Amino acid sequence: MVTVRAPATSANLGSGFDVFGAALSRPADVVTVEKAAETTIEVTGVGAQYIPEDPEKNTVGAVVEALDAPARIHIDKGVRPASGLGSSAASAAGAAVALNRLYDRGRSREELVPIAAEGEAVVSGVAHADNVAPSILGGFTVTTADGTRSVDAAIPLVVCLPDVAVSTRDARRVVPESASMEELVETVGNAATLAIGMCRSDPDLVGLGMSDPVVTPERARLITGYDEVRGRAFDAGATGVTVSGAGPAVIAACRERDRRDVAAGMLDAFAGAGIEARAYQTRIGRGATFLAD
Ligand SMILES: Nc1ncnc2c1ncn2[C@@H]1O[C@H](COP(=O)(O)OP(=O)(O)O)[C@@H](O)[C@H]1O
Ligand SMILES: N[C@@H](CCOP(=O)(O)O)C(=O)O
Repeated sequence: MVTVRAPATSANLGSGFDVFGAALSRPADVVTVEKAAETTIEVTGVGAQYIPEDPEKNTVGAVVEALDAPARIHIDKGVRPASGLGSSAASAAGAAVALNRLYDRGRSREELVPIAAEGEAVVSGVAHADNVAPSILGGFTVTTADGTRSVDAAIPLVVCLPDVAVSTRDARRVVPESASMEELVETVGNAATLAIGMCRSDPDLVGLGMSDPVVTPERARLITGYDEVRGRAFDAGATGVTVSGAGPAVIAACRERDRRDVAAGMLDAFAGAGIEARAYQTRIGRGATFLAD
């Protein structure tokens, strides 16, 4: 039996659509696997009632196929589905790391990234790896067609999750099909600023680089109260605010000393819009870890 804790993640970080990702220190899924002749999946925890246990429909099913590793699988969800916190990815990442160990497949963490990404294709239609990469590798990740590069970074974060669901599949439909040269130049500048900020663990640069003129404005329209939440986070000292993944979670970068106030301001703004929400005071964290094997 192998048990792995795989963290929630925040993809895009504004300027890095389908490229940037960050592992969050909390929350996380816990995936336990045991060898079996046929694959079965049991799901418990947050939002378990909305998650299919059929291996054809659960993200871990595609990972089992890719690693040819049938197993009895238990997923304890700590990451709510349809959250913008890489819920479907956390299970896939945890299963990839756990099954690789259970069956001694010998794949490196980097090699497990595209395998776990197959699970994302099951739920969103695209094998985007910007959530599974940080969940497996930890830190801040940059994923392109050539693979994933990662760096550890010490950045305090607040992730505020409203009590509404936005599916990644639906939120991908509002992504513009094209961008102007002006928007491209602005996005490249912001993305480069954010990447330097991560390398320096500088919350000011990271926050500055989170701005995005193309995708985020469209996604923000799907989140009731977004402008107020963003405004209150900045008032409380956030250095940058954007939609986490495809939403509805909203992520803010800040300094440690401001984190509580940023969380309180964001919660208050969602409440003002009539929406219950939960705030995670978190930070960039490590990738999937073994709890038992
Ligand atoms: N192991 C899993 N964990 C979470 N969601 C899953 C899993 N397997 C399949 N799903 C489905 O994936 C969808 C949530 O994924 P997605 O829309 O990408 O949200 P998130 O941003 O939280 O990853 C839901 O429809 C859920 O039923
Ligand atoms: N790059 C993807 C990321 C989706 O992240 P999720 O946490 O919402 O699943 C996108 O923006 O569609």
